[in-house]
This record gives sequence, structure tokens and C-alpha cells, in this order.
Amino acid sequence: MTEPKQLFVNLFEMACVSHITHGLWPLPGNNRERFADLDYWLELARLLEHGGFDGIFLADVVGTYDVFRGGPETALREGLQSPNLDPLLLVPAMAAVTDRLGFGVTFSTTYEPPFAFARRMSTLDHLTKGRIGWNIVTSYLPNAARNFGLDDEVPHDERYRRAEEYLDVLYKLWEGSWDDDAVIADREARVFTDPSKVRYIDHVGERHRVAGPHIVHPSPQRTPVLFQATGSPAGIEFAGRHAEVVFTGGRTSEEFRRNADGMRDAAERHGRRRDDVRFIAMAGVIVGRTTEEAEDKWRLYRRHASLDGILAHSSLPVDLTAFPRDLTVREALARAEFPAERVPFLPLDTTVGQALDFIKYGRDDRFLVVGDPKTVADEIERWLDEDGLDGINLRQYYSFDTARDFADLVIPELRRRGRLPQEGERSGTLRERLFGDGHSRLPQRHPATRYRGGANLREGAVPATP
Ligand SMILES: Cc1cc2nc3c(=O)[nH]c(=O)nc-3n(C[C@H](O)[C@H](O)[C@H](O)COP(=O)(O)O)c2cc1C
Repeated sequence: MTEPKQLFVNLFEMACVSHITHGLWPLPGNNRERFADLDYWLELARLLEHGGFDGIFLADVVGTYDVFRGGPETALREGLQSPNLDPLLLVPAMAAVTDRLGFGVTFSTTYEPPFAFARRMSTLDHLTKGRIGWNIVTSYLPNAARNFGLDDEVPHDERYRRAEEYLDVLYKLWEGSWDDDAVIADREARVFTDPSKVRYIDHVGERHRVAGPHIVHPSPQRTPVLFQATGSPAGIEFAGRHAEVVFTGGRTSEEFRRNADGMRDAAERHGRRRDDVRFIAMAGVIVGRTTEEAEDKWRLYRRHASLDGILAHSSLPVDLTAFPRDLTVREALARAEFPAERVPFLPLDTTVGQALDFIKYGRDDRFLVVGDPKTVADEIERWLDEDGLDGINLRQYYSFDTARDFADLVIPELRRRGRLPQEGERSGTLRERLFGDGHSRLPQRHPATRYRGGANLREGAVPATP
């Protein structure tokens, strides 16, 4: 009999008050406003590790949401991802109180130069003993661009083109600049590093000139586990080439499977194997000891959801709340003299009220379940077997209860069904937890490895994806 497919479980987090469940932070007992207190992260990390989570996945943005209503006021009032702390700086503290928990941190390829980032990630990989992953994003906020010297966002596909060179520099530093046996720490000979095993990278590309050598010696994984959050064609091609774990979504099973298949096809085009890319989705799991308890929680969360928070988060460039609910969206846009082409995702012939209700209540995708532990586990098994999902980033409605409920009620049930390893069974580096023992480093099929041992360093940047 074949073993049942097992789930990979991260908690989805962000160092801010309102990450993705807007309007819920003021609920009594919700811990979210403690996000700037280190104890929040230590308590959470311990809870996750003891509860059987594989990792914590930290989102990030480097700008304020100021498109909706033409300014940052709504986002600030809502605590929407601002204030927001730097996720990389939270990791060492959490690593110090855990042994196995993995850390996925988000960092954008668009604004900061690659050398400093390569150093920070190598540092984190050393300090966590190989438990670090990087969520590659290209950033989407116009304000972020203005924070880093640009007038506006870099266009979408151009961001991915730039990301190609960015990763190329990182791969040269992480994989090619130092040999594994460069550090010899020979006290008698008084030689710490054998200089013949360390080399400049001398990268000269379109946007970056980086001499190297890398300033950190090889860490357990060298290249951190490469996560990528995407859904678009350019993003899919990029993921096929680089990503080991894609963080994506889908409103329906078909949409999710189409996305995943597209990325697996792209992986094959780039000489990788279809199963070199794993898929995790953001999942909402509201569980109670009884169905009733779970549904009560769900009703509470829906009642308190903040439409303003959701609209500001989606950077809606026109404020539909300013129009009577019984106008159609088309009529509202005409009144505002706002071109409908700029909001192609809005349903023009529904009323403003219906559109706003859909945005507020109807946007949850395929990966949402409300119920008792059995109902939840049944549904998660469907995600694994029918949709082809490999893991989830669990959405937090209420900190820490969402994580605690999952740990107390769902994880034991999934373990009983063989859908999660028994306590402590998965260990090693983050890449080993995902791909099995002995897989701490990227497989030879991955493009990063072309620089190993100093090979190919002097060739130009890897060509951009077609
Ligand atoms: C599930 C998911 C999570 C994301 N998380 C972040 C994030 O934390 N920070 C960020 O700057 N962008 C994030 N993004 C945005 C992506 O990096 C990207 O800019 C955006 O999805 C547009 O690219 P795409 O069209 O390839 O999806 C996320 C995207 C998805 C789909």
C-alpha cells in the first residue's frame, strides 16, 4: 500500500497588527498588537514547534498602502501592514528557542542590492542551522518604489526580468564563491581559510556590478530554500526556473491545478523535474470542538471583518464606498469619471452593494474550511489528494488561538491519518524537511548549481526567461 501524501504546515504571519484578516485585531484577547514585543514571537515560535508546525512564514512589504482614497490614512487607521517590522530580524530570536521550526522570510528583489542581502541570508542560515527559506517577491506597492528612489513601480514583467539578474548574483555568491572545504581553521598552521578555495565572482550585469568574494562562508543550505509567491504568467515562468516551493492560490480546484501544472511544465522546460516544485496555498482553517463552535467563530470573524481594510489592502483605485449601494458599478465609475479598463476585475453590471459584499465576504478561495476536527481533516485530505497541494500557510484570524486550535485539534487528527509525521519525525534543515534527508543543498538540476566550484562565473548573466 502506498503511504498517504503528507502535509507541510506553516503559520502565515507578518510583524504588524493587520496582515490579512482586517478588522479582527481589536477583538478582546487577540494578541496582534503585541507584534513589536519580542515575547510575542518567542511564545509563538515555541507554540508552533511544540504543536507540530513545520514553519512560520513571514510576509513583508516595504511601503505603505496609499492607493485607496489617494493616501495612507485608511491603511494607518486599520493597522494594515503598517507599522511593520523587518521580518529577518525576528528570526534569530525565534531560532534560539526552537530546534526544528523553519522560517520563511519575504524579501523583494526590486529595491535593495543583492550583496548585502546575500550576506544577511547566509548569516540567518548559519544562525538557524539551515532552517531558513526566502520568499522571493518583486513588490507591488507604488509607495515602496518611492521609498527607494523611484517615481513609481517598476512594470510587472520588468520586475521579473530584473529579478533574474538579482538571483544570478546571489547564486554566484552562495554557490560559487566559496568551496565547502575553504575554512580549515588550522591552529598550528595559523590558517583559518584556504585562500585557494575562495574566489571573486566579478559579476558585471545590466543593473549590478558585484566583485565578491562572498563575505560569509558556506552555510548548511548555502542557498536558502527558495519560496516564491506568484500567480501571473511571468511569475510562473520565473517559478519554473527558480522556485522550490510556490506560494499560490486559486478560487477553484481547476484554477489551482492549472497554475501548478503551468509551473511544473515551466520547471521541465528549465531542465528540472516536475516534483522539484512544491505548492503551498494560503488556507483558512476555522476549527472548533464541535461544528457549532467553529461556525460561531466564523460568524464572529465575518461580523468584524473590515471592508475598509480589505479595500485598502487591494489598492482599489476608486472608492466604491462613496456611491449609493443600488447604483451599478458601471454607473458609479461613470459618475466618478473613472475608466472601467483600470479596474477589469470589478463586475460592472452588479450593484455597488453586491460588489462590496463580494469583496468583503465572498473572496475566500478554495482553501477554506470551517468545522470540527474531522470535517477539517477530511477537507485537508481532499486538498492533498484531489488538488495536488503539498502544504499550507495557515491564515491567522486570532492570535494565538488560530495556531493553537490547529495544533490542538487538527494536527493530532492528521497524524492519526498518517497525513503528518509523528512528533519530531521530520528533522534536519528546512530543505531536508521538504525534500527528504540528505537534501540540504539544491539538487544539481537547479540553475544555481552551475556556479559550484567556481564554474561559469565569468560567463555573462543567465539569459532572462523567454
Ligand atoms: C500568495 C501570495 C503572497 C504574497 N506575499 C507577498 C508579500 O508578502 N510581499 C510582497 O511584496 N509581495 C507579495 N506577493 C506579491 C508577489 O510578489 C507579486 O508581486 C504579485 O503577486 C504580482 O506578481 P504575480 O503577478 O507574478 O503574482 C504575494 C503574492 C501572492 C500570490
